[in-house]
Amino acid sequence: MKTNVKVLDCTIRDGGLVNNWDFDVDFVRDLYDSLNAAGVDYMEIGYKNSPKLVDTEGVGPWRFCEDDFIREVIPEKKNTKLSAIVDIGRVEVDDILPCEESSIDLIRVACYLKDIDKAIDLVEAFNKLGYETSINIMAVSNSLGLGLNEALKKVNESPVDMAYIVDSYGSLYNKDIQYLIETFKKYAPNKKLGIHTHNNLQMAFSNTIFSYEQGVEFLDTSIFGMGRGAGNCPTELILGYLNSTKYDVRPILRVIENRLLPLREKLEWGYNTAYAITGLFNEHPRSAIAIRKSNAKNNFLGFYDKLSSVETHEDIK
Ligand SMILES: C[C@H](O)CC(=O)C(=O)O
Repeated sequence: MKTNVKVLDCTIRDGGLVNNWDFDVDFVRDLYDSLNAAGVDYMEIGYKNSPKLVDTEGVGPWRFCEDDFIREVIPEKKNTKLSAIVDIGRVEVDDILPCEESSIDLIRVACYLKDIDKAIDLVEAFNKLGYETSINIMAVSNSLGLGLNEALKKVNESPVDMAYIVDSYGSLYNKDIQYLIETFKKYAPNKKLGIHTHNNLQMAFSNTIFSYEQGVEFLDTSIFGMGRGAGNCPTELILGYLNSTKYDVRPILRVIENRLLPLREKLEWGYNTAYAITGLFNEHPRSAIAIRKSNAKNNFLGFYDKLSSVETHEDIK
């Protein structure tokens, strides 16, 4: 195994997009203890958005990750570090405590390419507060070309620690990942790279291990693949692939049995033809998620035809 690799489990954060972050405290504690026992490097415990800037109705506490609350949930941090993500325009920098007063070690800034300057401003603020930082360029499959190169040059000049390739739509193949890694390495050579994949085309695991083999150091995963739509690269598969004494898959298998399987009986995530269709069209999975919640949940051909027709496409986006 390459010694610099880090596994970052984002079950609570990306899985929260499936259940509105409605995980109980025991569930999250058990996940933390299991990830720690498995040797996983980071657990992403949620979003650190401001309740003043997002709708709080029916949304669990992992959407906000308030410091006092996180300290109550995990009073004793072990080896596994904690991360939280923020969205542009949904975080109040003045509410973020200095890192030494918080349980969070890493703040990741999620942004679309157009907001790269705002992301860098946030990173500068969090860096001054003592956090590790990353910039996660979402929907990168829609952002190839000169704009990406220019953005990466700015990222390279910024104090950010990691630059992440984020396949939000799950529409990338190994050859696309190869191109992106080369581009990120060319224009942001000073930064560590990370990869976050979705499984719409059944490529999440393949693209993650491909990235690892190409020198990407931060690998995002989630237990049992729990994440929005088709879900993410399963933590258990990556630990198996890395096959190192540093990691132990057994605690993850236990938590799948005890925690994830009961949840999967109530909620849907993971590969499904509807998500494959948005992946094929390189689109956000929201229309597929809506279809899966409707009476037409298995009308895949109708959904495909709608997405491929100019007349009907816009109304379901
Ligand atoms: C920045 C995050 O990785 C957001 C996310 O999960 C996405 O797929 O986009």
